[in-house]
Amino acid sequence: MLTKIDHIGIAVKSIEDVLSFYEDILGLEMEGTEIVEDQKVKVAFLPIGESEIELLESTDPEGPISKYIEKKGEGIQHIAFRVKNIEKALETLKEKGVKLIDEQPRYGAGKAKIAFLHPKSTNGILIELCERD
Ligand SMILES: C[C@@H](C(=O)O)C(=O)SCCNC(=O)CCNC(=O)[C@H](O)C(C)(C)COP(=O)(O)OP(=O)(O)OC[C@H]1O[C@@H](n2cnc3c(N)ncnc32)[C@H](O)[C@@H]1OP(=O)(O)O
Ligand SMILES: [Co+2]
Repeated sequence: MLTKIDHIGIAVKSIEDVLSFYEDILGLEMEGTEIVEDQKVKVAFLPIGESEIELLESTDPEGPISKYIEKKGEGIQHIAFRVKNIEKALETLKEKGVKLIDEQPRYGAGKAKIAFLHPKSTNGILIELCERD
């Protein structure tokens, strides 16, 4: 069902402030940024091998990234697995008793179809499913 790690989502207070660490020190390159209104975030993607690092900066104090940083500080906020058919994956996981945050997919960065699984039913990790072309 899962085909690869699509990206790792990292909550940061400011993309601008951390970018030189990822680019100048780690040697990654930012592909671009995008605002995803639905998730109240600004996203920067840095490809690494077949996956990407997703830097997430909040655009709203009530958004999930603001809340996460408030409670836990900056750091890894979610891991995203690529799936071929997200509707089917959600149905299968629901049947197996996994608590879904999103019963139906939403649109994420790069127009991917995304959906989150609740950390309470995944041993404490926020998991995103992601289908893209
Ligand atoms: C742009 C897009 C893309 O890739 O295209 C993205 O990634 S957008 C990425 C940002 N979007 C999202 O995260 C959307 C999905 N997230 C959500 O719906 C929310 O953030 C929840 C995960 C439901 C958490 O909501 P909220 O903070 O209001 O709930 P809460 O504080 O009561 O948390 C419930 C329990 O989950 C834990 N918890 C909260 N956030 C967590 C996280 N990121 N990883 C692991 N555990 C987490 C809390 O510590 C708490 O556990 P205890 O009860 O033990 O204390
Ligand atoms: Co993500």
